[in-house]
Amino acid sequence: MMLSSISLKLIKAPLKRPFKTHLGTVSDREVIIVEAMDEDGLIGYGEAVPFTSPWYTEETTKTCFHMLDDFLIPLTLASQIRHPDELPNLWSGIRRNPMAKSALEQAILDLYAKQKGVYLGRLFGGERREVAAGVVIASNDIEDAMRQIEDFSDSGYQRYKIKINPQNDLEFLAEIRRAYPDIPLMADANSAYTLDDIPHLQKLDDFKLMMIEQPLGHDDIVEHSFLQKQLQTPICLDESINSFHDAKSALSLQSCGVINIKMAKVGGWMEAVRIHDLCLGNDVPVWCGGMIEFGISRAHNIALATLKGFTIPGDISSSSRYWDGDIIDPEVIVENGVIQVPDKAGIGFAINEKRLKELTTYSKLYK
Ligand SMILES: O=C(O)CCC(=O)c1ccccc1C(=O)O
Repeated sequence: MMLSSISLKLIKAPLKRPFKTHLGTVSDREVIIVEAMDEDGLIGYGEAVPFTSPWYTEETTKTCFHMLDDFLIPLTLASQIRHPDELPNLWSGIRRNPMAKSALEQAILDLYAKQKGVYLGRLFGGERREVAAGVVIASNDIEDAMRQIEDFSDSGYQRYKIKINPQNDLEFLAEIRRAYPDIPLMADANSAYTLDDIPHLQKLDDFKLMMIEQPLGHDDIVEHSFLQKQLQTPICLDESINSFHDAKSALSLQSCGVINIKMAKVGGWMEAVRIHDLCLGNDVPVWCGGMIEFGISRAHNIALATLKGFTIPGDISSSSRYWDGDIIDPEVIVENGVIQVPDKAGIGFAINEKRLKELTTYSKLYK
């Protein structure tokens, strides 16, 4: 048997500065750390990254805890799995709840990679030795946003993503382009527009954006197809892509030119890799999305971004972007716009046990 016990730890920390979008503000972050142990004392780590309320996806910290505690962990410990490939089938009777599944799958895959002595990205064919880093500016104040771009440019980030809405978009983008005519810039709307805004959205074509992310409904694929035909700027889908099936529908309808793959939102590594492979086969570039996460989730994202199709810098920033003290050792560092990919087994980063303990508010062990 590859698993002997599993533990859950609730951890909480304030962000260095609030993360603001038109949907709401995140000031504190609470996530669930999943630890999967084997009989030799090896530990694999995963991180469940929903928010405390369902503003971005339907899951919350409490629903994830409930799903792990009452369903996913008991089922997994009872089944004596021999290989992580068995997980999707084992969990097929539990509908949706992708973030809960992703965290447990991450922990088991990290453990498996450690048992094999191989870096997690390599298990899935990832070959990159460094991954390109991008950063997100989420502020409702243009001066503050400009200051952030200035500060982050010291690390050489290769892509800047600015949160927009119909009220601030033209002003924000014009101001940024005045100061930085050539930086790789994209805009994320988090569903702030409707099809009635087509003439307004067409004005954004003037700003030479790499892409506009999720302009329309969070669960829409069809209207984005209609909009894409009216815009020069490629659309990137995020919220709409919750599974391989969604990605297939979006590609068939030509609803986007780019996909943001968020491992947590699609239910874990295996579904993320299926989406990656589909996009690679269709020449649709992908990048790795972020969830304002701690270092364990970040380490999994770095490993995922080593795969061939991740040709656009993702929302993978340094640990210090959000935290005064991350839970991994070393922390994630961005230098000259890149993150060096570790080559140690599993996620490739050790855990900062002292910091993890300081942030833990509750823990539970399952055998
Ligand atoms: O983790 C990061 O650095 C970026 C996070 C981010 O942009 C985001 C954070 C919360 C909810 C949605 C999104 C998004 O990608 O739209």
